[in-house]
Amino acid sequence: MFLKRLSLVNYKNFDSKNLDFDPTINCLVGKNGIGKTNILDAIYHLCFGKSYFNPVATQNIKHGTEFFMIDGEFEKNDREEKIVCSFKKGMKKVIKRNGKAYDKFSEHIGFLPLVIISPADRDLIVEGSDTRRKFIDGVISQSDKAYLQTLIKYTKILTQRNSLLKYFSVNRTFDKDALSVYDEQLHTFGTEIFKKRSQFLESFIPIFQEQYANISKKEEGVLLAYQSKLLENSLSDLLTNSLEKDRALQYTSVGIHKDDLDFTIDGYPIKKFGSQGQQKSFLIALKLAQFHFIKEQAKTTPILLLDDIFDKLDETRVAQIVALVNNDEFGQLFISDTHADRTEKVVKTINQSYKIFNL
Ligand SMILES: Nc1ncnc2c1ncn2[C@@H]1O[C@H](COP(=O)(O)OP(=O)(O)OP(=O)(O)O)[C@@H](O)[C@H]1O
Repeated sequence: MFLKRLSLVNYKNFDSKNLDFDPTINCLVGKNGIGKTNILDAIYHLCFGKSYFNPVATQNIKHGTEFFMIDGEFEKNDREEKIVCSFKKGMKKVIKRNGKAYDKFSEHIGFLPLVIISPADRDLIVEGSDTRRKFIDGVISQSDKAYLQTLIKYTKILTQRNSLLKYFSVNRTFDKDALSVYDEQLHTFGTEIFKKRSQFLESFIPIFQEQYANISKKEEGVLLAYQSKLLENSLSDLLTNSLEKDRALQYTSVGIHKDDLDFTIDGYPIKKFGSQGQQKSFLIALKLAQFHFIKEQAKTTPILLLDDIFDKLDETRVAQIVALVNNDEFGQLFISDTHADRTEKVVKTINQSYKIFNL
């Protein structure tokens, strides 16, 4: 699968831009702030229906204009797929595949698998658990449509349960039966999600370990582990046991919406004890593992976006990625960099076709 053509109208800093891509390697070069990352983000937008960097749709519209449009022509399984994503202030965002608008964006997720490696991935280490849950959910959803639907249902019931807890508190009332209707549904959907996350991590963790060992030739022991209260108790028991606490807090304090991933190095949290280089290697291993997992599950090679790769990676890691490209492990690759010479030098060593775009 690859992206042949991209057209932008009023997307971030571009008023109008048309690009014809190489099926293998595309390098976007130019000075800081020229819009290299914005082009990668537009490609991400076509595959996921939202920006990777700024989820506020109105802020993706070029300043002083009223709408944006991203138009991409992909080739998948020898068929042309035209995806158009448009958004006008005050309206709903629309995604069309070959002229037909999706009712639900979730139906589009996974159709065009894509993985991005960017400096913003650091959030996975430094930010709260929701960032890591989104990562797991994102990887599973790209190859399991039912998972995303269950997650949507769980989130809906959770919101309703929280509203009910708030209502009880404001009106100084309580109705155990009304709450138990939600508890049952949370248990059903939550247990399904927990099982899929557990299964996913069972196969994902060894891939991650292998990627980390490839990138960093060091001996350090990095670990990725699933953290969930459902590992010890059923969700219905957890909900029953935390009833008083939830009533006091006016929200649901237990469930798969509290799951997390532990990132450790030699037994200590990587956030506090990992060097910058170790943290970078960890994140790249995580993203390359995502790439391999999706490739295996979806039976399609994802598009890979490498944002600011050379600033982020040292020579060994760049060499490692280049070796992978030569091994035909990758499909289409997009690389952004500020230095045209540096990029050209690297891609010339690869025996693959490439195109350089000077922005
Ligand atoms: N909604 C918007 N309207 C107009 N310009 C925008 C909008 N959103 C972002 N920009 C502009 O886009 C530019 C950033 O583009 P981008 O992040 O793609 O740069 P880059 O080429 O990747 O830079 P760097 O090399 O520093 O990473 C900034 O100048 C920013 O002001």
